[in-house]
Amino acid sequence: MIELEGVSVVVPGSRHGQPDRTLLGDVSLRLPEHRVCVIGANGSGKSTLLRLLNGMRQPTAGSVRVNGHSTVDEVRAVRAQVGFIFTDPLAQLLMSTPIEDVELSLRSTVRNRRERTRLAQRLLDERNLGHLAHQSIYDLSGGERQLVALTSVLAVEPHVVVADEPTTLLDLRNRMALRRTFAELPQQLVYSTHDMDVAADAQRVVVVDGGRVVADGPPVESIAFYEAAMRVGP
Ligand SMILES: Nc1ncnc2c1ncn2[C@@H]1O[C@H](COP(=O)(O)OP(=O)(O)OP(=O)(O)O)[C@@H](O)[C@H]1O
Repeated sequence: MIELEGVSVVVPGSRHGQPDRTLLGDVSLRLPEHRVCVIGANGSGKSTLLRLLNGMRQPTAGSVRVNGHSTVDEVRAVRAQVGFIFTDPLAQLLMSTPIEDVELSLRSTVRNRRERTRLAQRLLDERNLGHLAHQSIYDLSGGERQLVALTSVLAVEPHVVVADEPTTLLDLRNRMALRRTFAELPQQLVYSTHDMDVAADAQRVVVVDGGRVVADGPPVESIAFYEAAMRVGP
């Protein structure tokens, strides 16, 4: 269960007279659902909201709890529970090849090195990435990198998966594959997207605008609200 209570995120203004900037204002959410999606226009605060969930961003006011753990006081416990998938996989791939990256993820759970390599290869094979295991991360396509990042995050079986616009770089086939993977995940999943088909896969869709929650409910209703708000002109 994820709980945000009276959460604001304010960035201080510059010394040159720029005022403080409120990225999120007074957000309260209890999220027990298995699949929660956050939608909103560019710059509305989706990434800021998601980054609160693993303590990457700290609230200026209010509290964020993940399965009872505070992201302020127990950030290590929270990070151990929450796997975060970035829009840009290069932000999270730490090693030079896919197999090394997945092995790195497995380091704390699989002590034996050979066993670790075998498991890493199997996990990559399961996502049809096995043939790329030893290729340089920089020689992979954006979509392939995204799937490697996903494999590394899921390898440690986090309790909660948070994904920030995970389908942006994926072609149709890989987007379908990711949606299937997400549908089958046993963990709670919180994700953002600009793709309304992907948003509709959730049980609950939260709409943010200007750092505030402006709609929150079943996908059909939230998406209709958002599409109406986005409609420009007569
Ligand atoms: N450290 C910061 N200092 C000042 N402004 C910031 C900072 N981080 C984010 N912002 C601003 O906060 C707003 C919300 O950013 P955020 O990344 O949460 O938006 P988003 O909804 O994820 O957008 P997108 O759909 O474009 O990815 C943006 O206008 C962004 O420029």
